[in-house]
Amino acid sequence: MAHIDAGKTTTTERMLYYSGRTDMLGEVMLGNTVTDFLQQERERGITICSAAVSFNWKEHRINLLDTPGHIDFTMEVEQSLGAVDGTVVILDGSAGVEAQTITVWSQADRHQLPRLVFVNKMDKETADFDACLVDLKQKLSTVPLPLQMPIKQSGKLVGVIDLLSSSQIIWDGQNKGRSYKAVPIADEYLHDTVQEKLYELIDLLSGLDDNLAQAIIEANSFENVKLNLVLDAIRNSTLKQQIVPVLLGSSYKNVGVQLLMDSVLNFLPAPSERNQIYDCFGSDFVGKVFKVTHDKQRGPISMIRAFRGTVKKGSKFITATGGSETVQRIYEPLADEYREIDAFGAGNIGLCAGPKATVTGDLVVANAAALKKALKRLSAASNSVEEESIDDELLLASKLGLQTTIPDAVYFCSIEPPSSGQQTALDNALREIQREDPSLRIRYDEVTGQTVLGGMGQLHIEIVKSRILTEYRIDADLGPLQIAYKETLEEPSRGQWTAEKEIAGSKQSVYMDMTIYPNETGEGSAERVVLDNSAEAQETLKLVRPRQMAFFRKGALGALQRGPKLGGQLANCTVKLHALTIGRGTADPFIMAAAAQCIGNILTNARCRLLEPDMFLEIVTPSEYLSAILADLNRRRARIEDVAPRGSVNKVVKVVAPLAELGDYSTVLRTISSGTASVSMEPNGHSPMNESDEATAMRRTLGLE
Ligand SMILES: Nc1nc2c(ncn2[C@@H]2O[C@H](COP(=O)(O)OP(=O)(O)OP(=O)(O)O)[C@@H](O)[C@H]2O)c(=O)[nH]1
Repeated sequence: MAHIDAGKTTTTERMLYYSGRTDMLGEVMLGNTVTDFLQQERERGITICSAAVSFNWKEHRINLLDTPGHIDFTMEVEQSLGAVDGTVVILDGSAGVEAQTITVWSQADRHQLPRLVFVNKMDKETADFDACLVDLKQKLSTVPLPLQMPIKQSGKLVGVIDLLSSSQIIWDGQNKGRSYKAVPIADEYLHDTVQEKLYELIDLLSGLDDNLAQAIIEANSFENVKLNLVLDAIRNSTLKQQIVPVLLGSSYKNVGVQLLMDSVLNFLPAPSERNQIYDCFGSDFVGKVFKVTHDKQRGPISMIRAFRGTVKKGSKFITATGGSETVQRIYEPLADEYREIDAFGAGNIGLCAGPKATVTGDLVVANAAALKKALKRLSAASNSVEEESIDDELLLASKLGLQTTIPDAVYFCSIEPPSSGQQTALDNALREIQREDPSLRIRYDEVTGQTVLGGMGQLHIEIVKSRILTEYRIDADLGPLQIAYKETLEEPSRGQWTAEKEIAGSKQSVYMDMTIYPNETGEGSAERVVLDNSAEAQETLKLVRPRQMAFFRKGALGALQRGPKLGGQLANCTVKLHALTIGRGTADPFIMAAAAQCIGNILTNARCRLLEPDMFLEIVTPSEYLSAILADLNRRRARIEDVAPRGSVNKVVKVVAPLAELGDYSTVLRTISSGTASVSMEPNGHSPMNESDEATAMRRTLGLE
């Protein structure tokens, strides 16, 4: 993982090539890499979807997920992190720790993932390894453990000095970096410098690892400490996330990648060293769907990381959403190439064709009995009694802390097919893309009659449009991109509605009475309809058939998708139904329409308020720019949460600011801080607006400003 363009795809491509998995070296610039296989990725030179590849290296199997760097695709990164055991964070050696590096770093923190850092692009003239180490310390509060130093000849990177073996590793420029050799360090001054750095490294490790400390005491010097003790200390401290080993190179110039692969084996955990939370499954299969893709020939493909047990071709498993699923075929991961295998097991990744209803984020388990057994073991471990009624799978996911939160959309726009005849095809395409990417929201707006897409940013929505064009051959039209405001009520509002009509000679009539309440707690979702349980209300409500009530709910929930101010989703409120009388022979859709009209009518007369999407920002800046940055943030209606020192020269500002005010923020921050500050952003829910901000937002959205 990394900031955009740091070199993840280029590095992955080298790993595949050096491991012998591919016999051609692809380049991002030529649009022929293995992992950027979507047409949009190849055209734009960016990664949009995580891609899975696996290859063998020195008698080990490495499963690698190449993740996107752009903030609009954070959800992809999040899903991948739930499926891996360790991560390699790639830095651009000339840029150091950048905005999105900070975001992915905190995502990896949340998943408690051990990590390595690879400082890439060290061939660039402006690359500075030491400055990157300082950045890692100061911007990420981490303990970097440099294992290498760059070797440059006439300004060109030719190799690295490996501190642990105190040797120079030089790459042969001839065969795309396939061969390299270790050469002793002849220069005495350089030799001394390397020794000094090695002792610093051992000293740092000895403070973290008792075995190493003991060996140093016994040897009474750093000099005679055995290399395997140092390697063990690095591994143990990395697994405990006390340190981060740092390597360097230039993937593009084919320097350093093999040593990075060695370090993955040496220092990142094996599957058996993590995922103990799945022990409750014993040897039964449990895995996680970290991605769903649609292949034209093979249909939906679920990419699954197995944590325990094995899945065989032709076997079944169960999921949270789809009940039992059959695995018809299994493929090995190599991006969009499919190689069939018979089974895959714990630690590995398999691409399964057959499952129809799995969605990204699903936990999949061998069968219901295995799930029950696991729950029992978990309950026994925590001495708790579980409620029978709760969905087993959800309960398990919550116990294992595995629920995925799908971020709220922050932007939306309408999408229309070029002709009404293509509406169904467009709906199908959107449904398929949404299964792959749960952060894409799709809804139908009853009032405008349009399909509305919600997403994480402009790029996100543009990519969806171009995928619909290239993969489904539909040239859809997008409306203007707008901020996804939500709406809420300021006080309860009650209303009654009578609808009567004669349709095809049959009289339809409905009467209803309801109140919409704001949720005082600020929690709960808009999708809530409750029945008044007073005796008086129950008089009429008990006569309503469940099917009719279902149609009523559907109408009510649909109407709550569209607030009266800007058509934003109604949030934090509950509908309470006091009375519902339905005339004999009234059709169900008539009840649904009446419910929507009643809610629409109540909302038009209610006091509503806009809620705007906020972003959480973490800004790391040298102290001298702090006051200018704070002044600028104030102009953006930002709420400063914390300002704290990081290292001796930097400050970290944590702040929540409205998305509407952040359009140009990264550029302005660069200008204010002469390019030295960095910012990471992530969505941070919605918050109420005051009257004047709301009026401005409405004028802007309605195009009056
Ligand atoms: N000079 C130099 N350029 C590099 C190096 N590695 C990658 N690049 C170039 O940097 C650009 C981005 O590389 P990618 O591999 O696509 O980076 P990425 O991190 O996968 O990008 P996203 O997935 O889109 O975030 C491409 O033009 C690469 O050719 C390197 O070591 N040195």
